[in-house]
Amino acid sequence: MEMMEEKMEAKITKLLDEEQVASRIKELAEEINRDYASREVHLICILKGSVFFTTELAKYITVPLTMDFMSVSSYGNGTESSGRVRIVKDLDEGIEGKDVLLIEDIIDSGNTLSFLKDMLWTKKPNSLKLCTLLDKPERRVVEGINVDYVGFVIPDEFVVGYGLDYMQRYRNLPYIGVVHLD
Ligand SMILES: O=P(O)(O)OC[C@H]1O[C@H](OP(=O)(O)OP(=O)(O)O)[C@H](O)[C@@H]1O
Ligand code: HPA
Ligand SMILES: [Mg+2]
Repeated sequence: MEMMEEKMEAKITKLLDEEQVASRIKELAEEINRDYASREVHLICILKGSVFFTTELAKYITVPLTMDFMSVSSYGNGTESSGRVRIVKDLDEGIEGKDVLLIEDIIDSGNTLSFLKDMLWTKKPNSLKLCTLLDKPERRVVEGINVDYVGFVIPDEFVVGYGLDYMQRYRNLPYIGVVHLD
């Protein structure tokens, strides 16, 4: 019984607190407002991880905005990308001619963003920009992905909270924490 509980509750230490995350997201929104002035932005939120970031960011975007949601998965229950990006839920609407801003919680190996970027360009948007709350460059497998908006560059640690999970847990933490697995 005790053993099981220990397994369920991993040790988590804080990397970025609520305040840091909130104020950085406001800064990113201001940058986006400047860049998209006099245009309409079409946000694509990549579920499940980027749901908290997308909703917080969208609150501070002042240019006309529409939203769609797509769900992809490649991690399963582990901490390493399987390299195979599976579409769990596709977009509801087409993006042809739209100014698309793809919102991710994290770019790690780069497999997910690389797959999504190539897939979305085939649908002929007017423009496509990438935005991520976290960037973990040390783990990159797919090189050369240019991310237009980055919240924080983080070290090579498996992180949770603010939408990010470990085995589907901890998405609801209001801060970004590091999971210590041993
Ligand atoms: O750069 P990468 O190595 O591809 O990692 C980043 C992706 O992995 C996570 O999604 P996951 O597949 O765990 O699905 P989830 O968002 O539903 O948790 C995360 O939300 C990103 O989408
Ligand atoms: N944490 C949670 N999910 C992830 C991570 C991470 O560090 N990297 C890619 N998906
Ligand atoms: Mg995940």
